[in-house]
Amino acid sequence: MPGSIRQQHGFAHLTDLPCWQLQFGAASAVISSYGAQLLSYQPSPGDELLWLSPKANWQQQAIRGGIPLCWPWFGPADPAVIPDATSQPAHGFARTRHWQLKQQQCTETFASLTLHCLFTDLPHCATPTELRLNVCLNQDTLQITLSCDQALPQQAALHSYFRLNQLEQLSVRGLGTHYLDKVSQQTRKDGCEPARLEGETDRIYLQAGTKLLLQDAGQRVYLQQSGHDSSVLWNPAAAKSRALKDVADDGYQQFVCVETTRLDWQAAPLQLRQTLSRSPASRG
Ligand SMILES: O=P(O)(O)OC[C@H]1O[C@H](O)[C@H](O)[C@@H](O)[C@@H]1O
Repeated sequence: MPGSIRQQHGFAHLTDLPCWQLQFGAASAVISSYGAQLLSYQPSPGDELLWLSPKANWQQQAIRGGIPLCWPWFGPADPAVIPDATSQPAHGFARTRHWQLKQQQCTETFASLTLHCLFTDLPHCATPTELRLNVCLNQDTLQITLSCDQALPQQAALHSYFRLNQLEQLSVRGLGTHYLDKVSQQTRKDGCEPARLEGETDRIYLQAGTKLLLQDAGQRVYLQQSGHDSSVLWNPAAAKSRALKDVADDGYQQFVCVETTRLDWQAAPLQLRQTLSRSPASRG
């Protein structure tokens, strides 16, 4: 069998973090039980797609890097939907909870792991609600899927941090041109395709496609997404980076967030998916 799944104690400098390691042929991935957060995806040994802050911490806070899960809201809680919104944490609860194993499977063609978390304390829902995260690794791709079967008002994001070689050379294709600019008070803007970073960048792309391409010096990442109604492009630049205690002062040069987001508060089940790969041929 080309695939394996095993528990792993610690990852990078987070030596006490409980994790799972998936392997399929030359490809590997690591996911933390805390937050069900993917921390590493290497299609081949040493070829890391994701960024994890060397100053990332856990337990009292979300881990800075990898693919944090934002749920059941994105950003600050909306007082129109969430009772006591001002006292709620940014990006919801999913990224700071301990998740449990639900299912694991290795076949001739993939290695798949599902973690789940039961929420009994949602401020806007009295019914216990299960959230699941499936990671499926094969020879060429890694796919993550965040699901909730309940028709609950919910926002969600796969808040992926991608490792960059050269920030200035980054371009992102497939986002469309129409966006809300969070840096200038949610102004609607029309930008260019492909998108590039211009200092502090925090944009909600309202017509983001299903196939994106990130390119910077010497590397390409193909990103396929579904279940979304938008995508977020975020880089804090120098001043905001200095204000983030779990990012080094020049840390912003090392990553970009390209996020698969569902921001409409529709009361409908959730299935948000991102598939990552190095090569276009494997976009399934
Ligand atoms: O610092 P965090 O709570 O993890 O949020 C980090 C970032 O997440 C998203 O990309 C938002 O659009 C940004 O406005 C926010 O700053």
